[in-house]
Amino acid sequence: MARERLAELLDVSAAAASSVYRKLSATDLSVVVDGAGPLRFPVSDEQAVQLRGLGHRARFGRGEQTLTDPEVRDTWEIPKESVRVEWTEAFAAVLDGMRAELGLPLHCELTPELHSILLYETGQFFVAHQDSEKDDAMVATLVVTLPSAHTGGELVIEHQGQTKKYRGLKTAVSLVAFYADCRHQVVPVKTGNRVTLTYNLLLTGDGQDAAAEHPLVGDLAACLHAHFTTPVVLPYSRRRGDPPARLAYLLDHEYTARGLSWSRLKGSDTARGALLRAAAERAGCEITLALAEI
Ligand SMILES: O=C(O)CCC(=O)C(=O)O
Ligand SMILES: [Fe+2]
Repeated sequence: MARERLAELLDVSAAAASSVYRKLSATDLSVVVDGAGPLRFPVSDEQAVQLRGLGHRARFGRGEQTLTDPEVRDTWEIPKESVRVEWTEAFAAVLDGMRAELGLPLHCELTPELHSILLYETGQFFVAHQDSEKDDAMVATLVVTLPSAHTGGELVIEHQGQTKKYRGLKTAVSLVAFYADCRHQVVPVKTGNRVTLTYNLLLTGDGQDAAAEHPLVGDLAACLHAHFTTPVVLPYSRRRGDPPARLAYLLDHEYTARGLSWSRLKGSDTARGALLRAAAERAGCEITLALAEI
């Protein structure tokens, strides 16, 4: 059947991670905090105490509300207005590698926007949650863990039944990027202090042009043509029905009404969406994105 063949063809194009990890040297990053001065790595207990004095209890979003509740999120947040972060050019290279591993097209770019600077002292944590998309172009979150001596405090990320655990390092910077629809949590820090910078990753650019030339587009267009011209077999009837008027293809990631757009599909959906769109155009079909409750 044309539908099954189409799904098989699209599966081939879908190798993408939902979270990715990189490591950078402590010398690739400088962080200066008003009131605490330049952070020295690994972050010392004394500097952690200074940061705590500058911070407030971190809030979290629930629906339209912004709340504080130490049972849900027990973390200190330092106002980002008092923080200046500088990276060497190695950071841009890391972001581009992450873009590729997340399955985002070559013509696109991930732009980091600093969201917060967080301190987790021993015992502190953030329970499982999903980040809200704070900007129309936001597709992912980047968590940068500054070098510090600590145990526990792993960042645990779930997606489609798989769980991955990432831990910070004592002498190097660890970076984890994950799609905004992944549930994640920070488990309690067992010893020491964990300090992170969080960034919203905004996606700019469009990979659609490259898809039109892809060798699979012809086969996919043929499947669409077959689907829309083959009469439906009606159950319990000898009569043949009309050909179908629609074809729904379910994507892997979740989207908000705000974030649903061809240029901001996530992971394996990116390549599939671009191919399907190119095939629909070639087959003369209309294609649109929609939200489904299943
Ligand atoms: O500190 C972290 O590793 C993650 C924090 C987090 O999940 C958030 O700020 O939404
Ligand atoms: Fe989060």
